[in-house]
Amino acid sequence: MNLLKRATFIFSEQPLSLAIGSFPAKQSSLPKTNPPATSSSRPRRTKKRFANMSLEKLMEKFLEQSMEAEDNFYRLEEQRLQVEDKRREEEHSRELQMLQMLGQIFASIRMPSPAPTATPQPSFIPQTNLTVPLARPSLGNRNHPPALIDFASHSQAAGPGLLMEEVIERSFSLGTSGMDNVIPLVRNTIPPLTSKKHKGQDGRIGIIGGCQEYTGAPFFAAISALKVGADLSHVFCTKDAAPVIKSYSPELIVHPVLDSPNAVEEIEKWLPRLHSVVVGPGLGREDMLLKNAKEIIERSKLRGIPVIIDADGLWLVAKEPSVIQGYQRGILTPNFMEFTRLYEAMHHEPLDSSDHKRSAQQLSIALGHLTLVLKGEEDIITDGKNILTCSQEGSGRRCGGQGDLLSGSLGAFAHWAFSSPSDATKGMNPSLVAAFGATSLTRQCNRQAFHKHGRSTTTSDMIQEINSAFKKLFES
Ligand SMILES: NC(=O)C1=CN([C@@H]2O[C@H](COP(=O)(O)OP(=O)(O)OC[C@H]3O[C@@H](n4cnc5c(N)ncnc54)[C@H](O)[C@@H]3O)[C@@H](O)[C@H]2O)[C@@H](O)CC1
Ligand SMILES: Nc1ncnc2c1ncn2[C@@H]1O[C@H](COP(=O)(O)OP(=O)(O)OP(=O)(O)O)[C@@H](O)[C@H]1O
Repeated sequence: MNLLKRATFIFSEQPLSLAIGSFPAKQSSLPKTNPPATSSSRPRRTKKRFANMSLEKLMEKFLEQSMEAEDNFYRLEEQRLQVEDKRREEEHSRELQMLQMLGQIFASIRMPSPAPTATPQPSFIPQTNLTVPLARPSLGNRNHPPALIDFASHSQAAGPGLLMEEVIERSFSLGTSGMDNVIPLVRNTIPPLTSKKHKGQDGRIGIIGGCQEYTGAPFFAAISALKVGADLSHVFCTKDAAPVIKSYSPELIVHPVLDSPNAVEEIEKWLPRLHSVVVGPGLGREDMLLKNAKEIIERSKLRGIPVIIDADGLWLVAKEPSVIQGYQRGILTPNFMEFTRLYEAMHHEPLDSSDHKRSAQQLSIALGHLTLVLKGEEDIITDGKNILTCSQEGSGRRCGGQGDLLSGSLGAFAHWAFSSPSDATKGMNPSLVAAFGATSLTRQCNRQAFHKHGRSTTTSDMIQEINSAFKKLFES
């Protein structure tokens, strides 16, 4: 707050005398003056100091200094936000731990306590190493791929505390009924709404996309992140898409920078303030836009920001898989066409579409155990080791933009999952939990919207359903 005040002071009260200790650069760029003897002599000196300057030069100087002050302001603001985020995240973890402890206390009151030996503790699925080798591992035989062997080797006997392996196996084999066991993990990651929060804490999400042809997709993604519960949604789009996207909603922050010559630097300035980025909705396939998107992905990776890639972002990944390969905070959300393209790019052979789960698992492994969400009649979510399926009932209506609702909301879920303590997800890969949350929500929105609008259902109708679908799935 102090930094903010100091910076505001610079803008509003002393634009031409930026003599604040923490901004040495500003001081050095000022014209040299003698130190003032008394305050009454100050106006005359100021006048003398700038007397020989033309108005144009004076303006130039002024602009130069205010830009510098602005840069410094943002730098300090970034530092402040980082400190604040860390503090809030710790607070959030403590709150979650308290809630879980309370849950356990209530459970032990309600349930007769079994003999100690019959109560296996929830086991943890080993997390994928952050530095996964990029070489394609051997995939084993068709009926028993290594990831399933790995899965089977961790299975234990049933107990009152649900084992992670059972959760996965159930949703793997029983579809909808098994989902009941993953939903509580999603719930554990959702930050509680409390009066202690400040704006931005529950998520600042960036969408990289939006060009002349596609303005709906980035809008759907950004507004979905917001409606799910993120506090701020930024869209980084091309110059001509910006006014259109802004006109859809005053709630979005829209940056017309994606096709500017210094797009990457412009967007990078915002990265420290973003909790996750969603790359691709309405991005288009122009080389220059793909190149900028690629660079943004690289820089987000350096900062450990969760990166969700959808739509045209997946076109980029099919051309240059290394851009995201092995990044454990990366999530890809392909539809079947996009999946086929990715699969064929990685495996150099046509996709065998008779076993989607196996193909999805193979692709995830080839991409360094990246989390994949293969959308379809049932959504297949895998990190190569584990497979979840989401078959929450939707509808037969497949209008454009539903995938954008999914990727935008996943931006928020991913931030929550990655900032939760590992016991919130019972050791499960946060990407899987986040993806499961987003796919269940999208399908539930589809179902509810279809109930009201039938064949006229559009993505805007689904977005209207986010609040009640969210409540039904995660808050009831
Ligand atoms: N209102 C908007 O601005 C929208 C823009 N969109 C954007 O449009 C761009 C191109 O996306 P597309 O998905 O069309 O591009 P793709 O080239 O990936 O898809 C090509 C075609 O594949 C078909 N397809 C999809 N799933 C299929 C399946 N399971 N089986 C067989 N065919 C299937 C679709 O009909 C689509 O026309 C992206 O940037 C995307 O974000 C879409 O998000 C839709 C809404
Ligand atoms: N056959 C289906 N039955 C039920 N739900 C489906 C079906 N196909 C897709 N979905 C759901 O619709 C959502 C969007 O998937 P879809 O395949 O439409 O994405 P997309 O083509 O990428 O969307 P977009 O039009 O935004 O580009 C996913 O959450 C998925 O669960």
